[in-house]
Amino acid sequence: MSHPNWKRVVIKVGSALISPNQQGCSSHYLLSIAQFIVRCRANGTQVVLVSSGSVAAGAHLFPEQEKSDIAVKKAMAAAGQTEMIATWDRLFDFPSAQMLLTHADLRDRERYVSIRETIFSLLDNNILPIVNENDTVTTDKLKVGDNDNLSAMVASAAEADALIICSDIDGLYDKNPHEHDDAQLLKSVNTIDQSIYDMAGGAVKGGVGTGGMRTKIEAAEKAVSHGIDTYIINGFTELSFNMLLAGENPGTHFKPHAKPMQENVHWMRHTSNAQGEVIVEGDFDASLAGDAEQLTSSEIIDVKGEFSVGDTILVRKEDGTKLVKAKSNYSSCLLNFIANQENEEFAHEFEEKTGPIISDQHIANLEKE
Ligand SMILES: Nc1ncnc2c1ncn2[C@@H]1O[C@H](COP(=O)(O)OP(=O)(O)O)[C@@H](O)[C@H]1O
Ligand SMILES: N[C@@H](CCC(=O)OP(=O)(O)O)C(=O)O
Repeated sequence: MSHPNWKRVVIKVGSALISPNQQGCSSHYLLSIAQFIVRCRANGTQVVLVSSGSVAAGAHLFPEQEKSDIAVKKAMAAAGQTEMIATWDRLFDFPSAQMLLTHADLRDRERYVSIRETIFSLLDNNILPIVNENDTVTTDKLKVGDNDNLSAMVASAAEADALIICSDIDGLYDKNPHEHDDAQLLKSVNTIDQSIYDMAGGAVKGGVGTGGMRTKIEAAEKAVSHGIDTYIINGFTELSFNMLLAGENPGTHFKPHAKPMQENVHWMRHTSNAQGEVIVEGDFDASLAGDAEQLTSSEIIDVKGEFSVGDTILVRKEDGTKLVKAKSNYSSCLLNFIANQENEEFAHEFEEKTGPIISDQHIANLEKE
């Protein structure tokens, strides 16, 4: 797959490239990335930038002993974000726009659709969207937590052809090269399975990166299932970008699926997360789950968690096997009521009137997990 064929790319830039010394931002490594973005745009390829670095850039403004405090980290992100955006903006002679997102935004279908519209509108007007997680408002429950996964969610939302993850290393090695001298670089990965995850270690301890290789593989898995060519490349060297522009692979290439998931199924599977669980009997046939009407209250053994109409739920068996993720048309309260009805005829009539328990519009089959 050569670069000139890409209509739209998402490029993710890690903290080490933006704030190599944690003393504010440096344009040192950003110049060749900016040049790449300019050349993509000149070739007619739309670009979305996902940029880390706010925490690293803001770190020098706070006392050393307070930096591990969560509230201080959020303040570091708030202070570093303006400098990070200003640094990027100075490198371009076209306008850029800041988009700060959380997982709570992306997993809500209405907000997700709104985010997509904003990205497309910015791109249609030749404005470069610069995306980061909105670290100042997130909690564990609300955040994506790393910009690798965020970039894959953004690439899917933007319907990108390629996701380029710029790291501080040449790509994915068969083991962490910082710990093993004989580690070998993988040039291409056709299938992401457990053996690929087993190769990945975390980020360097005490470094500025967040997820290490594991989150990059998670991102690649999300992106390739949406048909997106994914690369992990070394963002420190200009050669990586020249190679990409020449249609060559400078790092590790993850091959996209030949039959990508539909947009709404992909969102349900990889972006939305379940607010509750419905435990069903062992003989419930998930392969028929596209026919949503076939899940009835008589199959339900238990309802876990609190969810509202429209929330995503996980349907699973008692032994833990995950069957489907779907939008619930019932609240947990109502589902509990109907599932615990002894009078089956009443339950049947109630469901006939109220409609199917799970939506056949928003459903992802997880049977292979
Ligand atoms: N199998 C592996 N191949 C390459 N890098 C690995 C591997 N396992 C762990 N790593 C670590 O992941 C780091 C890159 O991730 P991270 O520090 O989060 O960077 P970034 O800021 O680019 O997201 C590498 O520098 C390396 O220390
Ligand atoms: N949102 C955070 C970045 C988190 C993150 O994933 O960092 P990195 O591993 O360097 O891409 C920030 O701006 O500091």
